[in-house]
Amino acid sequence: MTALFCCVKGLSVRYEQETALKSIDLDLVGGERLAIIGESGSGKSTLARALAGLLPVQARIEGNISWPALGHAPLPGRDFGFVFQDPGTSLNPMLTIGEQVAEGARRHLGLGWRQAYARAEELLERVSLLQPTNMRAFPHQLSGGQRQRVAIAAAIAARPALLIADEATSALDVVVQAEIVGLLDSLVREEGMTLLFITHDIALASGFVDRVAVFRGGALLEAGPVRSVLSSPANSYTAALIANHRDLSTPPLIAEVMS
Ligand SMILES: Nc1ncnc2c1ncn2[C@@H]1O[C@H](COP(=O)(O)OP(=O)(O)OP(=O)(O)O)[C@@H](O)[C@H]1O
Repeated sequence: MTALFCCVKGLSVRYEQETALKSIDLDLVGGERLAIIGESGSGKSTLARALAGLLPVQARIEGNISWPALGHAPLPGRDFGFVFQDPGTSLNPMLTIGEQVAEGARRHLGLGWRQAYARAEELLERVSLLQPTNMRAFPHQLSGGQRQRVAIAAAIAARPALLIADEATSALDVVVQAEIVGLLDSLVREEGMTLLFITHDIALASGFVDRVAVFRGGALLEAGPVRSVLSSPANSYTAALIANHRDLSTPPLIAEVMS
């Protein structure tokens, strides 16, 4: 887990009057799980979109993002998968869940429909969502947590090296949140993926990631291993964030990671 996967240098992003990111320097190491923590408007999604090459055309970008491990800018769906907050909008309501997951495998792995469908079946089983009939279910027939499982299966269908989860659990209740975090954790470990976990919830993230990076007002305040940031935060805002989070004193969601 030491190869440099992505290197962000002096990245600034501006939308008209708004400076969403201010000269960010941040590295991502291959196979690590990095949480981007910050309150609403701190620039988390802008960073994710910048990495994914998905910023709107009006965004003004300075600085550099390089991908030493890939050797090229990542291709959406192929080199990285994206899981958004609301699977209700990221899933196509007209396609069955089998078709949504198969589509990524077909398009990016060059599989025929039969093979892609078999891969979808395997992935939906992997995210614990399969009775055979479920392949033909439509998104509206599933719960929010089940839809997020489909979105995760679709995001990893092409075996991407990087998975970006942008507030992927924020719309879910606490129990389902814990299940989805557990699922993401086991998938990235088993597949050797790098995970960028974007959240406003430091307690949720610190239960399973390797490192955290704390953002505020478009600036990166600090980044470091989760244990050292939690035990001795370098920035007073991070300290306040930790102090204000009662959940941090409760057992972590994934106990063995913290033991
Ligand atoms: N397309 C856009 N056009 C104009 N301003 C934008 C756009 N996208 C984001 N912004 C602004 O950039 C700043 C950072 O937004 P961003 O969505 O990156 O923050 P965030 O930390 O992800 O917030 P949230 O958790 O609420 O999604 C905010 O002030 C936001 O209003």
